Amino acid sequence: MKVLNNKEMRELDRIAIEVYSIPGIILMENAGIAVAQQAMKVLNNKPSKKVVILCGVGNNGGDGFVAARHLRNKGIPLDVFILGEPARIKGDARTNYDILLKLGVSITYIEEEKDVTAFEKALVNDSIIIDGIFGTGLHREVEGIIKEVIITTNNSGKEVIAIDIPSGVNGNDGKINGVAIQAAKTITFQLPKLGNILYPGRAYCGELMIKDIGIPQEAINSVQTKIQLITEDDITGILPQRRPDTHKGTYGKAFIIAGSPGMTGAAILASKAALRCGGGIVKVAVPQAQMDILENKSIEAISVSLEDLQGNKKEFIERLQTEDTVAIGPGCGQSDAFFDTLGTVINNTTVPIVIDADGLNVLAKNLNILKNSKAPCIITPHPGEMARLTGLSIEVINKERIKVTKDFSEKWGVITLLKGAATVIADPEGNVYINTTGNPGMATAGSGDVLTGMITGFLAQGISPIKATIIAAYLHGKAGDRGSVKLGQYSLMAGDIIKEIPCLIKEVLAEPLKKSNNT
Ligand SMILES: NC(=O)C1=CN([C@@H]2O[C@H](COP(=O)(O)OP(=O)(O)OC[C@H]3O[C@@H](n4cnc5c(N)ncnc54)[C@H](OP(=O)(O)O)[C@@H]3O)[C@@H](O)[C@H]2O)[C@@H](O)CC1
Ligand SMILES: Nc1ncnc2c1ncn2[C@@H]1O[C@H](COP(=O)(O)OP(=O)(O)O)[C@@H](O)[C@H]1O
Ligand SMILES: [K+]
Repeated sequence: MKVLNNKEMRELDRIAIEVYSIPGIILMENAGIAVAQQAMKVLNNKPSKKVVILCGVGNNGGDGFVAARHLRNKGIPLDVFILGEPARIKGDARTNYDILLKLGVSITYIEEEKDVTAFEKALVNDSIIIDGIFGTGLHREVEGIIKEVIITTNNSGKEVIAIDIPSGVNGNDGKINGVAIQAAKTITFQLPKLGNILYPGRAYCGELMIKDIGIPQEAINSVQTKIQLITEDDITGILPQRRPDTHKGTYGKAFIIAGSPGMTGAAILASKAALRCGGGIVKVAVPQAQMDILENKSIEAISVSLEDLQGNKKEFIERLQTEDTVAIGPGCGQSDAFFDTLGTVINNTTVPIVIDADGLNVLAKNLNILKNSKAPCIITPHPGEMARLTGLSIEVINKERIKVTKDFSEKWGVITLLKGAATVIADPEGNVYINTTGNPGMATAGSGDVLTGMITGFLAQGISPIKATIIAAYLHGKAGDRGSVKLGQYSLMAGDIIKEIPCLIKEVLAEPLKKSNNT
């Protein structure tokens, strides 16, 4: 699903209105109805009901006026507060404002301190607040009386439903323009905006709901953006059903170079995840001393001595050429010998390579070795590893996650998966995919090794590098979400993520069948 910035969203509205002749007031009506319906759902759980609606003077406020009218028609008591000069309310918002005036709806204009007090007084027991102050039109710092109203709202403890995006969150990047509404729910229209998806904005949205307001698919298709949100629909159909006349060779050979003394777990987790994702044969190169423990803990994987490979380069290269994918890095340490091993892999592989963890730490010593690669490369850094690769600070990386990921992929011709809340994936052509599954329970040692194994397992089966990365990121996060529901975010461990993979894959495979049975 496309994710838009403010300008692209305005362009989408324009195309719907000008090219497809859908009157803007219809879109506003649909938007306002969606908000009113959600408010009714929330109010159903409350014994006494009242809605307080904050409206700015732009179209976000216009959606608020429509919601007010529909809630009033349902007999819900409401107070509408307007922030900004009413003379500036124009167009469709003006039409809806005028209707409220004719209906005699109680409207208070917040201009000075005493009006903020009136707003506070309106917040009686069980009232909820609808936030229609600013949407995609926010374009500077929020100050003065509006800032005060936002702070008062956040301090009130009332449940807030934000229209389109919480006021104060910048739709372009999720940054906060001084202060922002903390919503419990946000109803965004037609497509998510970047500010709904990227942190910190995403945290201000609460539960995000994306509502169709009647913009035709043709209009959506014509908006040019290279940024997509990964949704369940994108995942469905990537994994083929297994045909009966197949064997383990059909599902590919994965070669994982992982582990070192004290870090055998990385190799175990990665190999198990690759097998759980359906890889046919998984071989793991670990130091000789780690082979026993690997075989004990991951009995289905085949172990190979890393020293043997390092000692016989010819055999190592021959082996690389028989594999369907190679992953390198988890728990490998950062020795010179290992840097050499990475070079051998990059120089002699034509099948997809996944480079993670220490693979990235040693790659940072000389990124130019990537230029020798004849294989598609996927790198999976967390922000610390990305800092080592780029020389940028972690702070800059986290502020500019999309730009940093996209720039790196374009410069080095690799697929980059930048880990963390809202994982960003970019390919060398400039396409960007954002994953929002996952939770802070996954910030636990080894969870990245599981992701590497998952990508590798899918690659072994011949799934394209970008699709394998996307589906692995989505399912890894979802497995972490399921695991966290069962065990809690505090207690989730990397191995628990692997336990959730089988059911998720079953569900993903069942989805296309369900769809075809319904048609
Ligand atoms: N177009 C459509 O068809 C549809 C659009 N829809 C809805 O419209 C929303 C976008 O509407 P919009 O473009 O009117 O902008 P909006 O967010 O209401 O704000 C603009 C106002 O805020 C003001 N302002 C901005 N920043 C400020 C600040 N920091 N501090 C103070 N003031 C500030 C700015 O004033 P200015 O800065 O220009 O003086 C202007 O008055 C979108 O999110 C969706 O909800 C839906 O109905 C579906 C159909
Ligand atoms: N707050 C979070 N929200 C979503 N996912 C997270 C969060 N914290 C961590 N993760 C995910 O957990 C994984 C952690 O990987 P990594 O830092 O490489 O761990 P390790 O090196 O210990 O294996 C990544 O896939 C990351 O996106
Ligand atoms: K809003």
